Amino acid sequence: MLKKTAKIIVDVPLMQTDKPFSYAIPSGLENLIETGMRVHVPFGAANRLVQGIVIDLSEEEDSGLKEIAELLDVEPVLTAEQLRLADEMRHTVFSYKISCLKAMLPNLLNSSYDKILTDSEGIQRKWSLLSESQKIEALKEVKSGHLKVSYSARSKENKKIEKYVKASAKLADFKFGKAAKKRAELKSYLLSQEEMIPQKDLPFSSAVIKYFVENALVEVTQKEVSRTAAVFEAVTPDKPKVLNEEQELAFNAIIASADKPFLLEGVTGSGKTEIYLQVIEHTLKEGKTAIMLVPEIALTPQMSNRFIARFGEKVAIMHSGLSDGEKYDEWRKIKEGHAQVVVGARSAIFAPLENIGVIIIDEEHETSYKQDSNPRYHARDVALLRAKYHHARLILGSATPSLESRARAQKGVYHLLTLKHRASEQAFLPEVQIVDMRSNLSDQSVNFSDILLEKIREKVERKEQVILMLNRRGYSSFVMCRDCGFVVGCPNCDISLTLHMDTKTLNCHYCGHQEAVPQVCPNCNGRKIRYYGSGTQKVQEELEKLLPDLRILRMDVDTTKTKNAHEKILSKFGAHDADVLLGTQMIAKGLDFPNVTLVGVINADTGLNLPDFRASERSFQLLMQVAGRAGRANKKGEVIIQTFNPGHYAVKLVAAQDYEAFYRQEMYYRQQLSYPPYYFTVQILVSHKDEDIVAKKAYEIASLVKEKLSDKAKVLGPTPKPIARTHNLYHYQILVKYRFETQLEEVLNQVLDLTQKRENKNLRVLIDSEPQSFV
Ligand SMILES: Nc1ncnc2c1ncn2[C@@H]1O[C@H](COP(=O)(O)OP(=O)(O)OP(=O)(O)O)[C@@H](O)[C@H]1O
Ligand SMILES: [Zn+2]
Ligand SMILES: [Zn+2]
Repeated sequence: MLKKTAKIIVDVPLMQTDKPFSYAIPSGLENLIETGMRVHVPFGAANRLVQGIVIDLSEEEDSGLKEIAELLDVEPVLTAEQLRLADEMRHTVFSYKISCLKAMLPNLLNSSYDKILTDSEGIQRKWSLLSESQKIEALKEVKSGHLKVSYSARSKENKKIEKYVKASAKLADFKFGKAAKKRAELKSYLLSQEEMIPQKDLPFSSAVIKYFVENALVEVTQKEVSRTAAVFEAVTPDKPKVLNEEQELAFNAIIASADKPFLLEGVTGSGKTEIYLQVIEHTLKEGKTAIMLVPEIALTPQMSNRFIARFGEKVAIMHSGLSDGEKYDEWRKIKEGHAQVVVGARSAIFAPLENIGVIIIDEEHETSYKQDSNPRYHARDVALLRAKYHHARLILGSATPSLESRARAQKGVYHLLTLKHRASEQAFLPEVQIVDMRSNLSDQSVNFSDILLEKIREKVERKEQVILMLNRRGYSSFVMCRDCGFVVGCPNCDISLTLHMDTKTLNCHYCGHQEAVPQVCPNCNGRKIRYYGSGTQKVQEELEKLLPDLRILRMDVDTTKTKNAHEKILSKFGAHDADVLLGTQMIAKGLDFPNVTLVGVINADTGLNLPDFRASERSFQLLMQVAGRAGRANKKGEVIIQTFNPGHYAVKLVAAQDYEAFYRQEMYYRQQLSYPPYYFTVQILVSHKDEDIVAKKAYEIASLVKEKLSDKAKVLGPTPKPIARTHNLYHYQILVKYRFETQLEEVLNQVLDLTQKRENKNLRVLIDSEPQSFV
């Protein structure tokens, strides 16, 4: 007898489960179950209940199939396009399909939160407390619109509650003593108000308000306020700017075709964002939707506000700062069609939009677009797949495109559009000066050259503002003994511990190990333990001594820990409450402050010599970005770069503000050394707690790969990783460089599968296609 069945990908990350399993659909659910819904199914010999996703429905001969235990959704949480996307991603992302599918869902749906059903009278029932037959009834009612579903994780602590007050009936006749002037004032204030007002907006001290509350002179109501609503209200609407000639050319080219992706290479401040805004507007007019990706770190309120100012309530914002509940709310808003423009960081590429007309990736060269945990996808690759499916335009924008993208544009795979000038008529690219720190050791300072100090003074006198960047890439403050040279290291990882001044501890950035700063050297018992490295805090202290009247705002991991701290610092700086914004790389991107006329880079060198073939590219990009913060409006901008490597081509070409020259030079090196974009790369990382085992397995894997690939492919390694041990595991890496290899996907899947052999139980294998970091 034929029975209705569902094909399900179960949440058990194994090679055998990378393809779907068939389950019988229990009677009653036949007409309710759809592809893209989540279910619970019994799995394995013990019939453990696991979550799964329905990817197909069919009819099969019933040969004792297991039955679906429970339907978890009342409507599909994944679209057909998303299911297909996971299949396509799987060719270059070597983690199991279920992890790709889960990456497309808000966290809330990947965990076991309870559902709440609300009927038209507001009566609520918990899903988990219903019987099977009640659940089926409930599902039908949801379908017909009589019941609404929500998730209980949006519990009180996730909601923002605000107190509102209003004069109580008692207040009018209440008499205050003569001395209580403020209380009398509050009384007349409250009596003059017709509406409830937020308690926090009352222009009175909390002591006065407390008295009113305790004596029931006010009625207090608690209201839930939507956090995002507050963001939206605070933004003043804005109209499109008249595009300049270069912008107009680029805009028209984009509008004219959607046949291949665009690379928009525009110098800093050239008005790329304005083009994005107008392309999105055009797309909305066509009745289509848009995804706008920006790097997490650049997703400042300044950036999101530009989109909200143009498109208002049509915008959904997705970034990591939101709670699971808030993320779910934004996802819901998109899914229900209330938002047509999604602005977000990497994972927003999976936004459940339909009818996508344009996908834009700003600062496309940013490494944060590649996820560095499973599934290791690159948002750019996912964007290509989604754009193709929707016949949508894809725009990659940057002042300093990745070599990969720029090379594709060279070959005609992408359309190349360039903006060579700054957008506003009075704005010009800044003048960059390089200071050789080897010969410029000032007698008054370790971190500042005389010329930088002089420039800071000059700008501040003119009431202009300064951005100072301390490059901390590949750099950490560590603790060393001056007598014996001992550096305190992590007991689990081969790496020195990083000093955290705020907690006065030494922390491991890999495994999280934390210990107190030692008073005496653990090695020689000497007392000359010294801190090395100049953190932003030390630089701030030094600058305060050198220029005592300076108002400095500091932005680094320590000052931006709390929610919205980032936002507060930037709005203070924008309001000219400070002369100097001193920070780490996090200040390099996206900021647009017209009054900033000087950018100083305190140390250009730290990232330059990392053992990574992209070290020069990354340094060049970062320095160009930060230089681009100066002189964006009608005041001339200057940049001072302090370096110990003044002759390095990346530094010199920043001074010349010449991306194209850098591209040519760097391409030459890449070709010489057979690196991307001339070759593709895949990294295989093997880890085990026993060093002998990991070495042996890594050699086995390398020879398996060599055997399957042509002799044109280059298999480098295995070698121990630069940081050979973390979390008490030893790591070996293999790098495959190749151009065309038909067997590659298959052999890599075979390697992925190795961990399932019983003998390899404690072996960890990670496969990273186009790895973005080698240190
Ligand atoms: N057509 C225009 N007319 C006048 N001003 C403009 C125009 N286009 C953009 N601007 C202004 O020029 C400044 C720089 O523009 P925008 O931020 O869009 O550049 P960008 O290329 O995205 O910058 P970056 O990549 O450096 O962050 C902004 O203050 C913007 O408002
Ligand atoms: Zn010592
Ligand atoms: Zn550690």
